Amino acid sequence: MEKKLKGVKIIFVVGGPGSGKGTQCEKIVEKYGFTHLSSGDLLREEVRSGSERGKTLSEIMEKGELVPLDTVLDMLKEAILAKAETSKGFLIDGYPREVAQGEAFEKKIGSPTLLLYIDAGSETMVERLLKRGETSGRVDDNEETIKSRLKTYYSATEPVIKFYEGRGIVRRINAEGSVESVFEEVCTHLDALN
Ligand SMILES: Nc1nc2c(ncn2[C@@H]2O[C@H](COP(=O)(O)OP(=O)(O)OP(=O)(O)O)[C@@H](O)[C@H]2O)c(=O)[nH]1
Ligand SMILES: O=c1ccn([C@@H]2O[C@H](COP(=O)(O)OP(=O)(O)O)[C@@H](O)[C@H]2O)c(=O)[nH]1
Ligand SMILES: [Mg+2]
Repeated sequence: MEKKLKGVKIIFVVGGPGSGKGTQCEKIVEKYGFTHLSSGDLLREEVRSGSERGKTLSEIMEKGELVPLDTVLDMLKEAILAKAETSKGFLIDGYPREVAQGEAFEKKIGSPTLLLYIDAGSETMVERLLKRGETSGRVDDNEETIKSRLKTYYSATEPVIKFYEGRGIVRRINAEGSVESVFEEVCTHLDALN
């Protein structure tokens, strides 16, 4: 794996629920041509497939909790392998959700080049998610699950940022503004990569 991914950038995109990770990743793909892999989307695909595993995952996601670490890692690994030889870089959106996920990823796949920390306050995130919930059809875009997702985020995911700060790869983005202004900030960090 390490060999196949030589020179390929791995960018973790971390932030709370509704902070705008998916929105920014779409724009990054458009401008930089990276491959976007959203851990949440991969899980939702599995749920849609109607498999037994999907049913179990769906229950966990509706509670706003984290699914077992190996499940997401296996899905990511498969998706990365499929494109390792043709991709310029991978945007890993919504991952790692906990320090252990980051450690497992590095052991099995590789080390991140950069971590984009999409930082919005909890009030902003709740507001955006409730708005998105009006049309998204996502089972977890409701008040109760949002509360639980935030709790999971602050307890399990925030430590991930601390963990990588020590390596000097964390770039904090103020995600309170408009999509365009947030993207400008994102670009300054991506442009500095080469
Ligand atoms: N004002 C404003 N709204 C935004 C911004 N980014 C995203 N939104 C809105 O906020 C909502 C959530 O954005 P997503 O990109 O889906 O957020 P996410 O971080 O991927 O959320 P999860 O999929 O729940 O992890 C969407 O309805 C967006 O339209 C932003 O920079 N500014
Ligand atoms: O590595 C992951 C990614 C996602 N999830 C689950 O998938 C849900 C939706 O994830 P997504 O990234 O789409 O949304 P977010 O929680 O950031 O709003 C989460 O609440 C978790 O239950 C998980 O358990 N592990
Ligand atoms: Mg998303």
